[in-house]
Amino acid sequence: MPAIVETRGLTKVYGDGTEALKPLDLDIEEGEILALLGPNGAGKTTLISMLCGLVSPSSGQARVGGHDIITRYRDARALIGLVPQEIALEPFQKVWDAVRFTRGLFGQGRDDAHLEDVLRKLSLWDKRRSKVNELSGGMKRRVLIAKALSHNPRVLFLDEPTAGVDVDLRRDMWNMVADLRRDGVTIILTTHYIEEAEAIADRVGVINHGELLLLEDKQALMTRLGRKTLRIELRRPVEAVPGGLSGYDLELAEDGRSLSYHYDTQGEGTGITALLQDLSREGLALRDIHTRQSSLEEIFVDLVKGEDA
Ligand SMILES: Nc1ncnc2c1ncn2[C@@H]1O[C@H](COP(=O)(O)OP(=O)(O)OP(=O)(O)O)[C@@H](O)[C@H]1O
Repeated sequence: MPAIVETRGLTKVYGDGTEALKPLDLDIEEGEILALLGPNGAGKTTLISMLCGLVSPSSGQARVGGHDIITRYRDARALIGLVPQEIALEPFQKVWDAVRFTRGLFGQGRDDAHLEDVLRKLSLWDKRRSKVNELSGGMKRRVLIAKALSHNPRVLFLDEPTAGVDVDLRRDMWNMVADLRRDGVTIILTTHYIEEAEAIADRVGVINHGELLLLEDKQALMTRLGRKTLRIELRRPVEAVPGGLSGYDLELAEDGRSLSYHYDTQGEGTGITALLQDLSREGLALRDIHTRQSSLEEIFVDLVKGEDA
């Protein structure tokens, strides 16, 4: 099946010369949840804005549901829901009218039952007759989500959906994402919260300086997360890893006072028992041992730092 979102050599250079997106080839499969991680200014919003038709690409192509985002703009856009980072709403419009109007904009017929369902799921039903400017910031954000879902999109973009939102909204949002996924909706979210990507994404992409540095199945990343490091502090420094320990993946610290052993927690055996026995056989006395687990956050920071170096 062709990808629901496809980009080929898609780029964006803003008028002031900022290269916000370098040539990007990306396939997003129907029904998947893709989390895009990246520091501020990495180019995430630019990518989403191009796919939603809000920013024009400098070169390359993109299709949503097989429709070119430029030549078949309306068809592409009709499949998309966007929850933007910035709150942009008509202040004097009532919640119900705002949501119904958005549905109409996409040329969809009236479906009050669907809108009621969306508003109820977002705990907005009781506020349907309130004007937008009477709502709290969190409620306004809920209205943005309701608007994005008003026309039953097949692809939903969430641009930092949980930045600065309270626990209730975050919970409602993830329940909603779970429901949408059951209905086969494709979800692309940008986030700074790496745990969030860890919790809900099928795939994780990392963007920095307008470049996609990594795009990987979350399960594969979790396997990488399974890597742990055992740090062994020695009573007396050594100059080199003793020959009898050459069969282990050991790293000696520069000062010779500690050894680091990397192992896979998801593998058959960790090899730790044998290592400790062999250390003692080699006459190395231990001062202390610690273990630490690499996290998605570290993988992310390493990638981004490596790029900046
Ligand atoms: N309209 C614009 N004109 C010029 N430069 C822009 C414009 N919009 C964004 N940029 C620049 O393009 C780069 C990418 O910005 P973008 O907003 O896409 O990043 P982002 O990853 O979404 O960041 P954040 O997490 O802060 O939202 C940045 O250097 C930004 O300053």
